[in-house]
Amino acid sequence: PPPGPSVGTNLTDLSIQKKITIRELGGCMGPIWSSFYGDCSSVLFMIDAANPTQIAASCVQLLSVLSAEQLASAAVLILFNKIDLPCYMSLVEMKSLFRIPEIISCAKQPITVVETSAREGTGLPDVLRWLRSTLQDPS
Ligand SMILES: Nc1nc2c(ncn2[C@@H]2O[C@H](COP(=O)(O)OP(=O)(O)OP(=O)(O)O)[C@@H](O)[C@H]2O)c(=O)[nH]1
Ligand SMILES: [Mg+2]
Repeated sequence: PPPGPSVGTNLTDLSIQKKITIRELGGCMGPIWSSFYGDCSSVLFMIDAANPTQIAASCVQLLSVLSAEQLASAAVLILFNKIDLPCYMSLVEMKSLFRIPEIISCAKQPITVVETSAREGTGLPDVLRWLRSTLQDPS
């Protein structure tokens, strides 16, 4: 897809053991995310680790995802993306800014965290491994 804010929603099919459909929802679509919760078994929540100005907003959105009744049994993967950029915030910084340990201990869902670069493919094997294991072990 072209650069710039993701508007609308993109569907991508992947074959990992079975066919799964990934629906991409842009950050600016936050107000209508919940209309897609009904048929969602796993959540990949991507955060721009190179953009400190969005942390507070991302954190609020993450908490609203985790508190949604329809996603109570969904597996959750948090991706800190853009770690190829020199200005990215390290996982240690991000974890403390996001209060990740508190979020994980309060959430109903199993939460995994991974650092990625969508540009360079860093972390992609971890994401695929997570997808495979959540498919095998649907909660
Ligand atoms: N350097 C770098 N650039 C990336 C990476 N992932 C995406 N981008 C670029 O970031 C730009 C903006 O894309 P997004 O990060 O998806 O930003 P966005 O679409 O505004 O965010 P949403 O609306 O929430 O989807 C695009 O030009 C992407 O190519 C990455 O891992 N590293
Ligand atoms: Mg986008």
